Amino acid sequence: MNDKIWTIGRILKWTEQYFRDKGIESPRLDAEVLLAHVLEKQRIYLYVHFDEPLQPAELAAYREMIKQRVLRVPVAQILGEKEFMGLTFKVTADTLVPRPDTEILVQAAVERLKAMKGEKTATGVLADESAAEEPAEGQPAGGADAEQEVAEPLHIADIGTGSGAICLSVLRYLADTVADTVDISPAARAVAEENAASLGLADRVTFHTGDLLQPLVGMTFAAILSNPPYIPEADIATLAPEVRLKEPHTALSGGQDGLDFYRRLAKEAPAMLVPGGFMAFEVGIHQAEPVAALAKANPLIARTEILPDYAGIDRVVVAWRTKECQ
Ligand SMILES: C[S@@+](CC[C@H](N)C(=O)[O-])C[C@H]1O[C@@H](n2cnc3c(N)ncnc32)[C@H](O)[C@@H]1O
Repeated sequence: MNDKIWTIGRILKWTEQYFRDKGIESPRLDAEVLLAHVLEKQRIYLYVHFDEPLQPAELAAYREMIKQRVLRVPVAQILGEKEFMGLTFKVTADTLVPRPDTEILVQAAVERLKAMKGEKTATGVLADESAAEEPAEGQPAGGADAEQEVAEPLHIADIGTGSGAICLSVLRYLADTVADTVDISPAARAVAEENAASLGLADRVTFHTGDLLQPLVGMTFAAILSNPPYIPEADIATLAPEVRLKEPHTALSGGQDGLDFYRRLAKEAPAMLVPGGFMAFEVGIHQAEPVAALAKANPLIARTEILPDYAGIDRVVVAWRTKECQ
């Protein structure tokens, strides 16, 4: 960058080309997102202020971000946050950046949990129940279904919680639900705890550090949710540098065939579901059928569902526990 005046339009053009030369996959978008963040504006602001010069402090901050981006630090890690399910989650190098595909798992879980409560789900559109009016003192919340809700909060678990994106979104969109989460990484747990606090959900979730279901032994849940590491070990070398080099390896590797965590969850989780409860897992490409088969191999599982993502790829496996106590 030379010392000519750097306007928004000029620096965006320069950065786009620089990122392209460095092999960044979405050069223009990344340039805009980072600059909008520095300026504390929406991206649309940039388009109607191309001639506005940047202040020296803004330019310095943007330069630092450009340097990080060409080192392949993901945009979300540079910004320190990622939007997921309409909520803002803190992310760091210790947490997987929540992906849009994972919203399928959250939506599936919320719809099924609502149905378990006997509530009607809207047409796929989730309402932010945390915004619901507080009930008057001594009155149940939410009308006819409320007494049941107040009496019996649904208890869910999120295994491999990372930033907490799955569990905290479910809690946010489903009132009167409580959760326990587990992650092997204490650093990820700390981030998830911060997110719970910033989303006003800290009193509804208990965080554990440990190995899969081990910290939860003795508890039962209406639903056990997980987006476990599922990349086959050999495929990790083929991932984009942003993922391969900058996201935690413990969040990625699912062992030789990618199915290690599903094997353990399919064996251990059903016994920790209430009768009629379900487990729901995000899966990688071509993993849905094998994961459903692993679930069905457990005699406590009555039936499974496979749900596609927006691209038509099978992305979520839901497995229902029998309704009878066994
Ligand atoms: C694919 S990431 C998912 C993170 C988050 N749930 C999401 O969807 O964005 C998998 C997470 O599982 C955690 N993990 C890996 N091995 C684990 C284990 N044995 N027990 C518990 N958590 C584990 C990782 O630290 C990571 O946070």
